[in-house]
Amino acid sequence: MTKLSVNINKIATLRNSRGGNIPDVLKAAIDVQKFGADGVTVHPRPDERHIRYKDVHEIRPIIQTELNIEGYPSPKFIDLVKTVRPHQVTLVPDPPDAITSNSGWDTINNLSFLQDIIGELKEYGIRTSIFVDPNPDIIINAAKTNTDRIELYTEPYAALYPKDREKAIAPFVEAATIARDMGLKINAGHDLNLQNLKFFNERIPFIKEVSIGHALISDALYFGLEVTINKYKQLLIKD
Ligand SMILES: CC(=O)[C@@H](O)[C@H](O)COP(=O)(O)O
Ligand SMILES: NCC(=O)COP(=O)(O)O
Repeated sequence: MTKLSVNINKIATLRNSRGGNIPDVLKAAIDVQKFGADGVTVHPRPDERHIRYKDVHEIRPIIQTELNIEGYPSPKFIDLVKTVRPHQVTLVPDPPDAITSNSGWDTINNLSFLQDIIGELKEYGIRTSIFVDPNPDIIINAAKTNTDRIELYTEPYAALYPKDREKAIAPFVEAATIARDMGLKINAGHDLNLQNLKFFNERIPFIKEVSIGHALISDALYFGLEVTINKYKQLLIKD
């Protein structure tokens, strides 16, 4: 089964909108695991408008599955992950003011930067993943960074899926196949949801993990967190 890592940023966003501690992010991290998630994803940003650095420290000890920390590798972020020691770090090239992640790394122009950061994280025994667009040249260069995994940025897939799912998936199958042949493991995420997830997982059956937040937390408003996680997990079963 492809692993489901639940991104709890949106729970922190809701909490931050009022101050106080409702909803409780720590409890959510405990509960998503209890309800069947295979991991917890957090993406701290410099202004801490979503998950806060303090949350990440508090979440670490209650992780019984896997913790994936996503983010731009600023010195502050690198200090955080070296202290917290998650199972996986996903490097994302977001500018500080981006509303959400909106593209993958240019692995050609950032090759030596990524090699250095990835080398540093590996010294700490942290598995690495880099967020990338499904572009063959980008994937070929991703392999040169020595990263363990790539995370395919699936927003373009999600956007096109309702109109033409074959056209939407084609570049992702090609990119994933190149990555696999180069020895990389593959994660995916961004805008995956109950409608588009099953097809993605069927067409790229060797995918290791998806991280899902925005749609999953929104679905939980209607179905509740436990039922929602179960619905997503059902879509990730491999034949
Ligand atoms: C790296 C990535 O794909 C993003 O989807 C991100 O982690 C989502 O987090 P936000 O919901 O806080 O934008
Ligand atoms: N890495 C993707 C992620 O964590 C969640 O993205 P989204 O489901 O909130 O779009």
